[in-house]
Amino acid sequence: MLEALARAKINLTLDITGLLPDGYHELETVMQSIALCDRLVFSPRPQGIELQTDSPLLPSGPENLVYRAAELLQRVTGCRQGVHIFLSKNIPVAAGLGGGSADAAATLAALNQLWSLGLSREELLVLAAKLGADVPFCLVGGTVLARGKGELLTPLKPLPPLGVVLVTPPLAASTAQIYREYDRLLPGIHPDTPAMVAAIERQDVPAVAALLENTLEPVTTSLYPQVTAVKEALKAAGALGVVMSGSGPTVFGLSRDEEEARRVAGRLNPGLGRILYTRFCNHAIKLAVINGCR
Ligand SMILES: C[C@@](CO)(OP(=O)(O)O)[C@H](O)COP(=O)(O)OP(=O)(O)OC[C@H]1O[C@@H](n2ccc(N)nc2=O)[C@H](O)[C@@H]1O
Ligand SMILES: Nc1ncnc2c1ncn2[C@@H]1O[C@H](COP(=O)(O)OP(=O)(O)O)[C@@H](O)[C@H]1O
Repeated sequence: MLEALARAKINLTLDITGLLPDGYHELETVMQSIALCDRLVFSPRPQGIELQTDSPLLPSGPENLVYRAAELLQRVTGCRQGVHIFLSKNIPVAAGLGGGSADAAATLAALNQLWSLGLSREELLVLAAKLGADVPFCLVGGTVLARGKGELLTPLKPLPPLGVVLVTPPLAASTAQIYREYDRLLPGIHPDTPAMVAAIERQDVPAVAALLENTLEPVTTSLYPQVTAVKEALKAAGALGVVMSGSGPTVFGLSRDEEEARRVAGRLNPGLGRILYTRFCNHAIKLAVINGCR
């Protein structure tokens, strides 16, 4: 059996730089893996894909990105081996934290090993992009500048394990809906991505905190004004810098380290939503053989 830890992401900056012919948005975003993770266990079966999850929010059939990743691998490689997958979900769902993308990336990496497919990292990245815009980043992880739909990746210098407080208000915001609303509102807020990249290069944590910015934040806030209240609460609780992640609704605050993040989280009103604290992480997926067999 093979265990995979699939890490969530946050967007330190997110800018939209154009519209692509297929309606997707051209992005420039600095993405960061965090230690918060889902856990997947892969057990070989003679044939068929069987998925089980402890999340009542998720399907266990072909609508699940894990199932789709396994099916895609079978289709492109002609592999006839099967697998049973158990997905233990910790990353808030549809929250701007890339949980589904992380699970899909972990499935590609794990089944490449379990089924001895021998696909290269480049081949896996091509498959990842077919599954979703955030999936390529989730294969690579760390601190990365992503462009295009999210698949053109430039790794940046790893940041220290800064603390992160995540607050996910109980809202249903679909990524597609937020991008559609962006097209209507065209907000004028743009992060200074080159300055963020330079701050990361200098390992200048106060500058990183000051430069957090997300073009989609005013869009999500226009639909769900509660997001502004969460930002204010995180600032008042002592976060160094605060911004919404991805299409939201999760808002995160940065702290010096995880211990400080725990203190900030403890000062928040639990009524704001699901509150978690974690830290930056320099890789996306951790694979381990368990029970001594593969
Ligand atoms: C906004 C971001 C920022 O990291 O993250 P989340 O909020 O989802 O975590 C990503 O761009 C989300 O990536 P992901 O969730 O993988 O997107 P996909 O499944 O490929 O696409 C969902 C929908 O988002 C829109 N979409 C996505 C990516 C992109 N560059 N342009 C788009 O317009 C499309 O309408 C698409 O139908
Ligand atoms: N394994 C999975 N984990 C989370 N969401 C999944 C998964 N498979 C499919 N989905 C669907 O993908 C959508 C986006 O989920 P998620 O990746 O958690 O959020 P986001 O795109 O905001 O980061 C959800 O509506 C969910 O139903």
